[in-house]
Amino acid sequence: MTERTVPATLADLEQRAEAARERPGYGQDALVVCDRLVRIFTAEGVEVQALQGLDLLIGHGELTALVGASGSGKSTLLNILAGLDVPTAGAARVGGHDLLAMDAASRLRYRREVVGFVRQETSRNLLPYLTAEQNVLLPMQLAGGRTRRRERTARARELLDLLGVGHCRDRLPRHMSGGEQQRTAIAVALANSPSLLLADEPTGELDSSGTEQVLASLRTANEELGTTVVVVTHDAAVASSVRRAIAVRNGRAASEVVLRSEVDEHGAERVVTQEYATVDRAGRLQLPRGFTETLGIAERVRLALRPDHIAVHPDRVADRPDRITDRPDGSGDD
Ligand SMILES: Nc1ncnc2c1ncn2[C@@H]1O[C@H](COP(=O)(O)OP(=O)(O)OP(=O)(O)O)[C@@H](O)[C@H]1O
Repeated sequence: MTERTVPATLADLEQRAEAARERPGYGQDALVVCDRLVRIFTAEGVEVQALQGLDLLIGHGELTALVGASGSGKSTLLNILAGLDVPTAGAARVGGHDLLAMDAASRLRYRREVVGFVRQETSRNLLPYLTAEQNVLLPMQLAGGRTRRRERTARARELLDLLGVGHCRDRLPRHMSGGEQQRTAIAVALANSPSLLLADEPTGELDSSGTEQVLASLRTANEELGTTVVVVTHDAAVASSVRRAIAVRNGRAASEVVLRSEVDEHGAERVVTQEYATVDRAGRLQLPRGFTETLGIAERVRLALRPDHIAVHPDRVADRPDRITDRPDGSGDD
């Protein structure tokens, strides 16, 4: 690699990042737009910053998992997207609905018509004294509208069949397995054809076969009904089976893993995993913990801008005369 004069300094790059941040139209094609989202909770005089300027775009028709350590802010984000909680600052939009600006009536309509929500606790998703079919009918009845009773019943049955729980139609929740209850809960969440289906640890109380079934139902909702799905999960089986898994760390979207299909030279299709670190709108990048731990990176790193990449060096390397990694020609950078 030959040395090249790189005109941009870090100050230049910061300026460019600032300009990009102010560019109009951020996420204009996305279904979910979170822009520097902040949520601060105050409990007994102590402030907890659950979301610390989170940027996130989710396109129409995606099936995305949110993963991350306990307390990283996943449920806080999901509750905001569900219209159950309001951010402290920043912007959040779903399908053009501004989640900070809605009044009580439009918030209720949003929760009934634009999003569907499935909780971890099977017992909180369904009314125990209604059958599966009655549970699915309820949100349609609450939304009102002109749909006739016969059509509503047909839709409820169609959804239960599609999600593989048609046989539970006349059963009360206590006569269903955990997996059947969660699949019925997904049918309830889909009853009013929401654009966005949110599921917070939907497999948390299930065994592996229940998990498989719920995962299959989320995929069906995504692929056959075209619903955009966001699922919070601790379950590696769930996270590794979706196309896009976003890691939330300290209240920010830190990195993501994307699965995509590739066709090799023999025409065979294979799934390739690619890991990305998220660069937020202010140009901030969180390095994956595994990387920083491996290289013993603690407080700061040394950066070098190269023609087609940025080299990030552990600070201590600069002090070691026996390991010169930042050669003028950039050959020691990677
Ligand atoms: N209502 C609240 N009042 C005070 N603090 C809260 C409240 N809700 C969440 N928090 C705090 O905000 C932070 C993020 O919580 P959140 O539930 O979003 O994390 P999470 O990633 O979903 O965790 P888990 O995987 O354990 O559910 C935590 O420190 C939590 O204690």
